[in-house]
Amino acid sequence: MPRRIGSHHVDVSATRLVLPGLVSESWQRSARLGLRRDDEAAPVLPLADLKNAREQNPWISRLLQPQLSTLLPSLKNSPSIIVMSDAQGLVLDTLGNQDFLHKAQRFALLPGSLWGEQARGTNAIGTALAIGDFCEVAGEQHFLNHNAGLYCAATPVYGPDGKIAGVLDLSTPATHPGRDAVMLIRRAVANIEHDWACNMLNKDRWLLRLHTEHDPENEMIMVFSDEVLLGANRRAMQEFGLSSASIGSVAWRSLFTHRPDRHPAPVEALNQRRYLARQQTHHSARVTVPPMQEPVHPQALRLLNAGIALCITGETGSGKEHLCRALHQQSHWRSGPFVAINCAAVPENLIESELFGYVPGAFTGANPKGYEGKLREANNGVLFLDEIGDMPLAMQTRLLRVLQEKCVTPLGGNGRHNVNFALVCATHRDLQQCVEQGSFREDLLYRIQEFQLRLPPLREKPDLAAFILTLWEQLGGVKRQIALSDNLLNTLSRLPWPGNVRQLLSFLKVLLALYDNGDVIEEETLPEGVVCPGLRTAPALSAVPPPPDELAALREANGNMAQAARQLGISRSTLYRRLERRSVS
Ligand SMILES: Nc1ncnc2c1ncn2[C@@H]1O[C@H](COP(=O)(O)OP(=O)(O)OP(=O)(O)O)[C@@H](O)[C@H]1O
Repeated sequence: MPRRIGSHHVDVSATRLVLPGLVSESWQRSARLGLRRDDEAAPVLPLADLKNAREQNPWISRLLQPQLSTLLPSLKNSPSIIVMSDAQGLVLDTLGNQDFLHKAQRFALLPGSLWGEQARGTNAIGTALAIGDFCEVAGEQHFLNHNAGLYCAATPVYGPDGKIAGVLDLSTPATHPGRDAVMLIRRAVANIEHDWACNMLNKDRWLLRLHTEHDPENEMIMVFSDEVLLGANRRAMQEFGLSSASIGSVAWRSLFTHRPDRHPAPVEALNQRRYLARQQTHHSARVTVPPMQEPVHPQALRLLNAGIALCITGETGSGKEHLCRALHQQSHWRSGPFVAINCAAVPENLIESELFGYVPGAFTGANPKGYEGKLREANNGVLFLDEIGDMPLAMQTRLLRVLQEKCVTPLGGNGRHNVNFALVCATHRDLQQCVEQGSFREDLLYRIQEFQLRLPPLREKPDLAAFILTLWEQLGGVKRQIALSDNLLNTLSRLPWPGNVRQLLSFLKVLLALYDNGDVIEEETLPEGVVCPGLRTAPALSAVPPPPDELAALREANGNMAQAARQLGISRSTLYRRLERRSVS
């Protein structure tokens, strides 16, 4: 018997389900599409079509990438994966560990599978696409019985043209619905839409950035070419009742009483609401909007996917480990662990047990339960051996054997454990030179350096200014509307940065802590104590006098402490303390 839910007719006689309105409407559509609940359909596209679809959707890698640092930790400890699809519901990529999913579901959620409503009836991806909004489908609410083991929550991603570009979905087993992570997905989508609109800026366009007084977190972005609206994020479209039809036809004069200027100020909009708004041009954008984030080194990614050993060289702080972690996250190995060990940091007598593990009772002081070791821990994932050039020769021999035989024998044991991992090594040394000096095995060098990748130091980076802006954005500077002036940016991109990204990051973090939201940071007004070689700071510019010389003052006062202290403008006890410190140093 058909049963009325809300205003919709749904045949639930077979399931006795009470379906929310949106889901029940989707069931009606699924039935009209000719699907049956016991259909086993699981359409998958050929690899070539998947490759094409990925190329047509570059936003996935460019705009999702900056969100991963927030999304991935939430997946780590829960049985969940993130699924990215295009606007037709074709799964382009997944993130997270699929192992928790039932085998059939694991297969069904793989890249290349189709999840539009036409293909699978009611499901979060397909239904979010059909209704153009967030959608959650749990267990038996799925139209096809064979998807009933899943809980899925999906949000469509809108491009700045007001059209749906794809979907971000969170899937978990129906028994562990991932409701806690849903907010993260929605926030990631809002960030993607925000960044996408910002990235439309060029020298012929200007941006309007605005937010309500009470909600600075949810910035609205509109992009104009002279008078006409060229794009907006969804938040702005919703607030001003715009749609894809408004793009190219609406003028800013039909939305606001006047064009805001560069500094944030209240504006009256024609929708009778007030906002804090500012305009941003291509010129001022240099100080606030970072360029799109480049996808991680595509060549290295292909090699890692193919199981080829990479060796990353570069000065300290140049980002060798950072790159390796990013490669792991994007590679086929991402469902496995990322295990890092710094060969220079582990004492020589411990490195063997640390890498190869040991059986219970292998040596005095060992953990009575034994230890698996880093090589086995990295099974099915990526092993990152940092400072490989510092590995003792005896360990090099053992490591070479493991790499050749793909099995590990723990200390004190006879058992052999098969291992399969992708190997990435890093070093700041010239390994060829180490071979010539006899401190590194030549045969190991060939094995670990099937492909060599050199990370340039910051001073050699041709686009350092753009990189600084990217970091600034990642650190939250753009969100807080703190701008680096053109002058400062130019100076920073010419400094030598001997500590590379590590040093640059610390420097930017100091600025972020010292400045208020909305500030423009000028080189000339950098506070005293902001230390960076080659950078002038306020005291240097204003010729602050050198620190007082207590000894000279004492000499001048013929050893009279009170007189010397008076001359220096300090108390006698301070003078005693300073003299004491000088004698110590
Ligand atoms: N491209 C990048 N984007 C953002 N942060 C980065 C980037 N590259 C490096 N970092 C950050 O800079 C710091 C130093 O990077 P990392 O530890 O990877 O350098 P390294 O070359 O491995 O250094 P070392 O040789 O001293 O071990 C880390 O905090 C890292 O997160």
